[in-house]
This record gives sequence, structure tokens and C-alpha cells, in this order.
Amino acid sequence: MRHEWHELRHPGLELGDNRQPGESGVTIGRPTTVASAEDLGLDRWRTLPRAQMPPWEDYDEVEQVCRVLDSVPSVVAPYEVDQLRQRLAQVCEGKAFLLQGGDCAETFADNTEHHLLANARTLLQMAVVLTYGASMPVVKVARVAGQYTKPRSQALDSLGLPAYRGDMINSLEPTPQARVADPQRMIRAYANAAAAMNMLRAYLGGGLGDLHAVHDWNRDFVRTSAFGERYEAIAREIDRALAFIRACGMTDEEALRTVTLYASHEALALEYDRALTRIADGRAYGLSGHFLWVGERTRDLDGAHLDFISRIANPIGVKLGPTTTPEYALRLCEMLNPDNIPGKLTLISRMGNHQVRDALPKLVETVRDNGAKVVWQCDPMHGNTHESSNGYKTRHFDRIVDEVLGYFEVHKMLGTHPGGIHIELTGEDVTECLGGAQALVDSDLPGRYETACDPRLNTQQSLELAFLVAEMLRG
Ligand SMILES: O=C[C@H](O)[C@H](O)COP(=O)(O)O
Ligand SMILES: C=C(OP(=O)(O)O)C(=O)O
Repeated sequence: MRHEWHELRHPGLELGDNRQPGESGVTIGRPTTVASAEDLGLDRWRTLPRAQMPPWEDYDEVEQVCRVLDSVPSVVAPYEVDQLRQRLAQVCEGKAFLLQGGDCAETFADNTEHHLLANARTLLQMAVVLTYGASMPVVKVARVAGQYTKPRSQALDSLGLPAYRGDMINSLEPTPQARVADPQRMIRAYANAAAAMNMLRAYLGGGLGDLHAVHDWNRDFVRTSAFGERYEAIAREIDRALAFIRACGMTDEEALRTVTLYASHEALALEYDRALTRIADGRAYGLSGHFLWVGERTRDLDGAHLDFISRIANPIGVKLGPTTTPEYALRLCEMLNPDNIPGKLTLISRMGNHQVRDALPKLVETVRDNGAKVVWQCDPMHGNTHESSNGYKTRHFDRIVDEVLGYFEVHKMLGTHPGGIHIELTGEDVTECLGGAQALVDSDLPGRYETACDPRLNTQQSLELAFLVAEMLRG
């Protein structure tokens, strides 16, 4: 039986208004009344069970900080959020591909021009290769300007100290004092996020994403990679395509030089995301980032996190691990996307390469058969983590590639669109994940193991993955 998607429309949208949010000159929906935070239920999460609660000690201080964040300029703007939702609608309809990636955990110390540009460059390089592979636009979303919180499996770390929960909450430094959850860190996170967004906007506006320059970097990668020969064919085809564009005089400078990179993070410290929520045109926008997701550990249907993200107009995502049932996936669609708006909801599967081929088909099939509009995205990182022989938390490149392959196989079998990938990566030459053309092994890990939480693909491994995914998209 198909579900009645229109029963649960959010307040502020007039029933019978069939325009998509953001279309035909409406920012989002048509407001019937001026909605308040209370009308929109923006604080209901406070009454609900909450997993991974930051261990704040002083709630008066949390409130004080939130009052400050309530009045600051937002990190992103509502029209950008609407624009991303529209672009994700294209992904949902099989006409675009979503590339999302960046640090596992951003840190204040690494929020430097060098690091931000390195990560952005790597993402843009991957996007060029994927655009060619998919023959469709690639929507680029970075884990940036707010990815400052981490859910943890254990409350204490191996030293018996309170676990590090991301720079927005406590410090990585292994001392009891540094691990105390400090609400003032939310202000530092906001300042760092705003500065990162400001810098990225400026560089992107100035040609950081220039197609020819980005492709030149890719050519350098192909020249120096040990597996370069394998990737050369695609690089050469992109060369030819660019030459063809030039020869035809189709040099829309603006289009070739400018790129939009959207910002995303996990909505974990809800105090922060709520304090940066603003009401515009009768809808609530979480303006701490363009795209917010809820993680595998906090996706309780009756819990605080899903309630909060169900109330904002942003495109949102939810991570789905191998225990997800088809019934759960459907209830999630009903709860988070009651109007069945394309591009609103992204389901991010993170099954692990050994389980993706068994666990994913029934979810995709059920969602498809019930007519629920979602973007399917594959996170091949979080189900493939293991401890190396010398005690490092790591991931093997081959398992990551295999999970993406399995994800493509499932979508091919079901005739659905493999909408995108979600990767933890950095543009630095770190040694955190094994394998790849550099053939990193356990003993290489200590060389440059710099992540604050989970292992990221380095630049080379990220680009290799992009070339391999491009092959899958074409094949
Ligand atoms: O990034 C994801 C999670 O925060 C992370 O995998 C949890 O890591 P842990 O198992 O080391 O706590
Ligand atoms: C914590 C994360 O993932 P997951 O919720 O899938 O474990 C993450 O992407 O940072």
C-alpha cells in the first residue's frame, strides 16, 4: 500500500500548495501565518530521550552561550539551503550525483587556510572525475564549517579519561581537565565555522574551482600515482572533452570558473544547531550548515535528534547501519519527509563491505515500492573500521572500494539511482587508511596519523577512489 504523504504537512505550508519549496519564487512553502518557534516545535527535542548527550556540567552556562548564538549572523543563508535542496532533487531524480566528504572531525587547530584549501581542492578534483564518469552534474557537499562533534562508542577512552567528543565539546588533549565538556567551545566552533565558510566562499568566488586548473591537478596525480596508467584513459578523455568545449567556443567563463561547495555536519550537539536556527517565511532553517545529518548512534525514531531535524527546512540525512529494517526506513521517510519532497531526505547507508549486498537491497526495494522520494548515498567508511596490528584505528582502501561496488550492484539490480558517496578524507598526505596505490601497510600508519577521531583517505587515496567510482559509473 502506498503511503499518504500529505497527511503530515508542517505548519506554515498551505495544504494544496503543490509547489516545491524554493520553486516559483517561494523561499520555502507559502506561509499562512507568522510561525513561532513554538508553532514549529523547535524545542520539543528537549523533552525527548537523547543519546550521546554532551556531558555539560553547567546548564546555566549552556543557556548563556546559546543566547549569544541566537543573535549572531548565521553561518549559511536560507536561499542557499533551498538551492541545495533543489540540487538534491536532481540527484533524487537520477539526474545528478552527490559527492560529500571531508574530515572525520574538524579541529580548531587545523582550521587553517592550508588545510581548508587542501580539503576543498581534493573534493573538487574528485568532483571533476565523477562528473565525467557519471555524465551528470555533481553536487558538492563538504564536511566542513561545523563538523566539530563526534558520537563515541565508549564514554571513557583507553586511558580511562572521558572520551573526546569533538572540539565543540571538549579537547583532544589527554588530561582530565581538557576533557571536561565546556559550553564556551560552542562559541569557538561558531567562530571557526563562520571563518571557514567566509574563506571558502572567497576562494571559490576567485576561481579555486576553475575546471581547467582542477583538471591540471588531476593530471599531476595521474602522472605520479603508481597506478597512474589505469587512470590515464579517463584523464585523457577529460582532456579531449575540455578541448572540444574550447574548440566549440563554449567557454562560459563564469560556469567554468565558479563552483558551489555546500557545508554539512552531524547534528549532534543540538543546543548549537538549535541556537543557530532561524525562522524565515514561516519555516525553520538550521543555518549552522546547509545539510545536517543524524548519525547511526542517534537515529532513534522517538529521540531528540530526529525530532529536531524533522522540523527544519534543510535537506537532511540519516546514517543507516546494517541493523536497519525496511519498516524503520519507511517510518523514517514518513517522519522526516511527510510531503515526499525530492531532495529533502538522504539515506546514507554504511553497512560495511561484507554486509552491503545483503542488508541494502531490502531497504532500497521497500522505499522504492512505497514511492518514498529519497537520495541514496553510500558511506563506505564507517562500516569498515578495524584495529591494525600495531593498535591504530584504520580502514583498508580495498574494503572501501568494495562497499561502493556492492552499493552500485544493488542499485543496478533494483533499477534505482546510486545517488552519491560520503567519504572521510583530507587533502593532506596522511597515513591513516591502508592500501591504495601507495600500498600503505600497518607499519606506515604511525608516519602521519593525524586524525582527531576516525581514519581518513589521504589525497592520493581519495583521487584513486574517484577514478574507480568513475569507472563504476561508466561501466
Ligand atoms: O566518526 C564516527 C564515530 O564518532 C566514531 O566511529 C566512533 O568512534 P569510537 O568507536 O572510537 O568511539
Ligand atoms: C559518526 C559518523 O558516522 P556514523 O554515524 O555512520 O557512525 C560520521 O559520519 O562522522
